[in-house]
Amino acid sequence: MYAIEAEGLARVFGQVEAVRSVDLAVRPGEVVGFLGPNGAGKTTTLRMLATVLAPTGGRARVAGHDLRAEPDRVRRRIGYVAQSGGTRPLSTPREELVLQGLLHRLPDAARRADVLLDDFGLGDARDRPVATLSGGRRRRLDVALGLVHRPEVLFLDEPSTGLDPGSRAALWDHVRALDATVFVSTHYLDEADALCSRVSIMDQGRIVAEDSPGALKAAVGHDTVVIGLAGHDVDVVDAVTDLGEASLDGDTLTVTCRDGARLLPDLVRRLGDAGAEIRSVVVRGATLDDVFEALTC
Ligand SMILES: Nc1ncnc2c1ncn2[C@@H]1O[C@H](COP(=O)(O)OP(=O)(O)OP(=O)(O)O)[C@@H](O)[C@H]1O
Repeated sequence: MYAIEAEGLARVFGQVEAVRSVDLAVRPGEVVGFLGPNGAGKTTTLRMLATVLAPTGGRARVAGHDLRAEPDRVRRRIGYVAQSGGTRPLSTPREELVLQGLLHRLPDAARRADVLLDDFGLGDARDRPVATLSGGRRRRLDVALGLVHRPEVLFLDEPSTGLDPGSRAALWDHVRALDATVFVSTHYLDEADALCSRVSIMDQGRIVAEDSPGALKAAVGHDTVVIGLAGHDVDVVDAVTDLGEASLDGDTLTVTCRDGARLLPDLVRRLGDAGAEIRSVVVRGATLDDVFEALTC
């Protein structure tokens, strides 16, 4: 059984087809990254899966229940952390967590709040107004709030946007340690690469690719060789042009080719024969940025 299963999920706003047709199959315990350019339809999809917004087409099951027929049952089993968070600036983290627990009718709301404050490194800020917390801590509180009722499936909408690298890493440590299925949208592709077992890429209301980061990068099928030159009074692009797609930017020659490591000796020899002096060479495989660029408009 899948934790999240969608077929042809769609949402229209007047004339705008925000989500045209989304198919998903996420297994329990997976951490799936949801990527796509601005306006691709990610937030709209997350809001539908989290029962915040009704679909106008298609079907989905989340945590074993049908989205349309049993939204209350879905709601009890999921957590949803929206882009903007949902805390009140003058209340304290502990008050927010206890209130959330009471809304979910937890018999141990106060105890649960204290456990989450400790788990998310918020113990020392438990009684301070939320408005005085750093952005990183506020976001960790948002995620903790989504977890109060121990959901099986957690939807996170851009949890790390705007955070500094240290705060992002701390937040992700918490996400990684969760015992839940996590479906998370992000614009940080390096983050998705490092942390997600699979990623779904959305563009113009549809999923355009879905696989492990490794498989998606392999499918792009090219490496990039970046060569630093010390001056270039010869036409270095011409010298290597049949080995790959070459471009020169200042003293940096970039060659996109199928197998950079294998091609390297040939590239170096050609450039030497053409009288160019090489200062540095870096060969890098495809990144998720390359995948993203290749697949989205
Ligand atoms: N309530 C609404 N009314 C009308 N159009 C909407 C509404 N919500 C979203 N849209 C439109 O639907 C499309 C998809 O928006 P959505 O917010 O889902 O994209 P996104 O992938 O989450 O973008 P971002 O990465 O910028 O958050 C956009 O064209 C947006 O303007």
